[in-house]
Parts: sequence; structure tokens; C-alpha cells
Amino acid sequence: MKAYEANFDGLVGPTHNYAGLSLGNVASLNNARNHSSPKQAAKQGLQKMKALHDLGMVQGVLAPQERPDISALRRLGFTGSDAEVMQSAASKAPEIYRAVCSASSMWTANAATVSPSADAADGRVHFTPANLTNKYHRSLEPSTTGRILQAMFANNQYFAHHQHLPDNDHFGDEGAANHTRLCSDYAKNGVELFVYGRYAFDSSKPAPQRFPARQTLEASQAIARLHGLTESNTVFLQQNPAVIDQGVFHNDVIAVGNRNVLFFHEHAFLNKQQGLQEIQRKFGDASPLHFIEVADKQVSVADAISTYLFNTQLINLPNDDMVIIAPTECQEHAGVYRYLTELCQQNTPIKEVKYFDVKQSMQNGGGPACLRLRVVLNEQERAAVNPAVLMSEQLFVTLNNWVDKHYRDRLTEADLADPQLLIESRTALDELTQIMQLGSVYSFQR
Ligand SMILES: N=C(N)NCCC[C@H](NC(=O)CCC(=O)O)C(=O)O
Repeated sequence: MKAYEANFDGLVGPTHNYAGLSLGNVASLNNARNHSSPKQAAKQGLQKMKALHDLGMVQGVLAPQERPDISALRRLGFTGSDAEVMQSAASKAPEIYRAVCSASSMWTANAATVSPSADAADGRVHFTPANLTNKYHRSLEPSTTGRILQAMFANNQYFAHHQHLPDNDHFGDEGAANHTRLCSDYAKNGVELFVYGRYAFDSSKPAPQRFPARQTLEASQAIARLHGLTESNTVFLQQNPAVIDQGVFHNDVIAVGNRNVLFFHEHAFLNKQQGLQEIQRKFGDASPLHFIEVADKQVSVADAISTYLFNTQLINLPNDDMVIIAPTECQEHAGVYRYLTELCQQNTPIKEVKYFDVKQSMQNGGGPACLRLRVVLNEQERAAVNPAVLMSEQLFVTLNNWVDKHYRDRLTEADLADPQLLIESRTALDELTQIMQLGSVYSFQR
């Protein structure tokens, strides 16, 4: 049976803003406190989703989260009406307040880790929401993410949903951003590559010194166990601590894989040769596996971070051509643009690059690949997905109208404390759960 690698992009939420919350994420800190455009951000995301749909890809939408997160503030002792909770938190704890306003759930590469049914012992598609423990503003996401995923992939004959890992940094898990699956065909058993930043229970092991390693080996191993993967179809690689310390806060900022191609930077991994050999061994030699390694002299780590060359999507079109979906930053950088142009003339499966403007997201350190969660679905599984979350001409028009109706063109930090913004957000999300037939997934609805 044929299988597809579907992309589920995060719909940017109404409070999208630049709060400088992510130590280790260069863009987040560089653009802190700039004003944002929630409307433009959401529409940029919808444009990319629609473009992939029009290319014949299976494309879906993952709903945003309720922000400002009032229940998170009440858990921290802020009391009174919703408006009073917002006002007192915004004035007494502005850093915390900015964190509970973040629309960071748009980066759905961090929503969960997904293992296709062809890899899992029980023959179902497995989802584990990421606990995102390393950053407070992201740690607010997993419970709601889990409810939204269960409303999208509801049929438990085909889909298995796990609770996110323990909310402790020893099990820090950032989801699919640190997970890649290589295979000869999406429908066939593949090799699942887990990339971690540090060991949690062995401080003698290498670790970054300047910026945090968000993903632990122990978290990645737990996910593999929960998903029913085997030793023969999993590989655990450590990210090079030196690149984490330069600002590569997820593996998907320095490497990306799709089907039988792993596209990565020379300095991406620790013990690279040993790791690549293990991948090759487990992938087998029945069909070709392409390692496309970019040398530092071709593209430096710093340029990879500023252009997000590796936070690109690698997709196979229905005609089987492999295409790179890149941010326009890659087009605007002469060296990276030259590299990509030459790459398409070489004898690799990659034939073309398509550029998209996702600047609102890029300014917070999220590129095209951050914005999507990949889910491999065979025909039966695809038919079991909630149809209201799958992109179509109609859904594209409906969601653009919805954004035009509810989203602000411009948001400044001061606007975040406006009680009206909470009302606008909740009104928008309540309507969205009708459009996408999600049920009452938000705590304000329960
Ligand atoms: N690479 C992947 N897969 N995802 C990108 C996530 C970017 C996100 N930025 C933020 O959360 C910034 C929020 C702010 O500063 O307003 C992060 O650091 O977790």
C-alpha cells in the first residue's frame, strides 16, 4: 500500500510576538521586543501550506494554543478576574507574562515525535508530544498539543498517542526537530535517527558549555521504547556540542533527512563517521542511501544559522522529484544561493529549490522545517485523519478569512497586556475548533 509523508504546519496564533525568550536561539535574542505582525505571520504560514497542497503534497493544519495562558498564571498565584490576572502578571512579572503569551506552538516540528506504522511493533502510527522542558514558555504546550493531536488523529485502530515524557530536564524532549527517518520507501520499515544534545545521567560525557542542550539521550531512548522501535531500526547520534554553542539549538537547524537522503553540515554530529556507518549498516544496501554533507568551507555554521539552509523541507513531489523548500534568506545569501544552485546540478535526488517568505517566523528562529510536523500515512491512515484539518481550497479561504477577522496587523509588547487581546484570542480559537472540528481542546472551553 502506498504511503505519503504528510506535513502538518502550525497555524500561527493571534499573540505571535518577539519576546527574546530563547537563550541559545540567536534570532530570538536578536529580534527581542521588536513589534510583530500576527496576521502576516499566519498568512505566510497558510501560503506555504497551500503551495505544498497545490504541489500535490498531503498537507494539514495544526491549531494554535490559547494565549495568554491564564491558567498558567493562576498556577503561579495570580488571582482575580482574567483581566486582573493579566494586569498583575504584566506589571509584577513582565518576563513571565511575556512567556505565557508566546505563540511558540506554531513550530510544530517541536509538537511531537512521530513514528510511522511501518516502524512500530504494533503497526500503528505513534505520537509522543514533546515536553519542551528546557524553555518555560514552550513547556506550556504539551498537554494541549496532545489533545489537539488526538482530535486530528482520533482513530485508535491506526493511531497511538502517548503522554509526553516527565516534565524534568533529565528527559528534555524537543520532538521531531531532533528526529529524522530514513527509508527506501515511506511505506517500508525505515531507520529512525534520534539526535540528542547531552546525557542527563552521566555528566562525564561531552556537552555544550555556553548554550543549553535541550534534548537528552535518555529522552530519545524513552521515545523509541514507547513507539515500539527496535535496535535494528534506530540510531542515536549526539549533536556536536560546538555547534550548539554557536546557536544550533535543534538538530533541524544543521541537518535534515527525507526518504533516502540525509542532508547535513560537516560539523553537525559528534563521532560523525561512526554514526554514518551505523546508519548505512541499518539502512542496508538493497537501495541507495545518499549522504549530502556540506563542508564548512562551502557554507559555514554561522551562515547555516543565519540562512537556515538545513531548516529546509526536503519533500518528494508526486512525480518523485525531490525538492528543497527553503526560506528566502537562502536566496538572499550569495554563498548559500550558489551552493543550492550547484547542488541541483549534481547527481543527487535533489532536483529543485523553491523559496518561501516565512520572515515573521524566521525572526524568532523558526524556518520552513520548524513550522511543520511530518506524519507518514498509508492510504487507510490518511483516510482516518480528521478531514477538517487537511488543507483544501475551501479550508485555505476559510482560514484566511478567519485570520482577517480575528488577527491584529501589529502587536507591540504593551499590547500583550491588553485584556481585549485575550477576548480576541479566545473568540478566534473557539471559532477555529468549529472550523477544524477539534472539540473543546482548550482549557477555556472546558
Ligand atoms: N528549530 C525548530 N524546530 N524550532 C524552532 C523553535 C524556535 C523557538 N523560538 C522561540 O520560542 C522564540 C520565542 C520568543 O523569543 O518570542 C524556540 O526557541 O524553541
